[in-house]
Amino acid sequence: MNFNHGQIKNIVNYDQADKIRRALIMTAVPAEREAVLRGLKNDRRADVMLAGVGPVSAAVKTVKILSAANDKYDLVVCLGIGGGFPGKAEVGSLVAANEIIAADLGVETSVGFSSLDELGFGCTRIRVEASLLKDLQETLLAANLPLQIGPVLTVSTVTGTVESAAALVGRVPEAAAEAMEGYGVALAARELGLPILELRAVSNLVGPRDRASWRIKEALEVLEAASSVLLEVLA
Ligand SMILES: O=C(O)c1cccc(C(=O)CC[C@H]2O[C@@H](n3cnc4c(=O)[nH]cnc43)[C@H](O)[C@@H]2O)c1
Repeated sequence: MNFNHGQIKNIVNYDQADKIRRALIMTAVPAEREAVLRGLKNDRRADVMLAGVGPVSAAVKTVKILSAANDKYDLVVCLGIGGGFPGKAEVGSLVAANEIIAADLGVETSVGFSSLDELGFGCTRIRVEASLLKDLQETLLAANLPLQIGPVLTVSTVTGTVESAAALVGRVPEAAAEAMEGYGVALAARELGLPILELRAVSNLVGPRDRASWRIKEALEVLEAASSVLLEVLA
């Protein structure tokens, strides 16, 4: 048979250029998922799935979904509420990670904390593509939603004392926010070769536990607003 390889190549390129790009959005809890779905309206370029709370559940759920998705997704987004570090991200603001850091993955010694990286057992930091982050910032700003950019820490225990908050800042002085799923979702995305974003609407400040002061409703409204424009980064 006389195949024209040039033609076949062109058809493949055309298909790829024309392909609708899709995102997998992972949220920890149903209230976050519902806020994101309200923002997305019926945009079919994203699926919004539950990661569960914490990095282990998030990694397992995300890798399971991505493995079964047969290359359906072009981007993975970890979306939810989070704690803002005082002076870095105030309640009601939006934070996107430029680095997603497993901040409590390591060992405690008599002279302090050593991360897995320092021990030579792995990498606790996953960087976010700068161009993707820039697109996200421009998209949100155009919708009147200013964005703070900085490291977002993934912790297995919500910080609840001044001392624990100070210890985290000691490890990552530029830390902007903390939450509990980012590193798990990011690790899964990296395993499948997909870019990652983590975006947090700040519901509370990182520090002494005062659950009554959490502004969850307001943070979910910010999350909804951000979700209504988020998929423009797919373009
Ligand atoms: O009680 C509710 O109505 C409610 C509605 C939506 C979400 C929640 C959560 O508790 C979500 C837990 C989720 O939030 C992240 N998060 C928020 N603040 C912090 C923090 O200061 N430190 C760490 N994580 C935080 C976290 O990712 C949790 O999975 C409740």
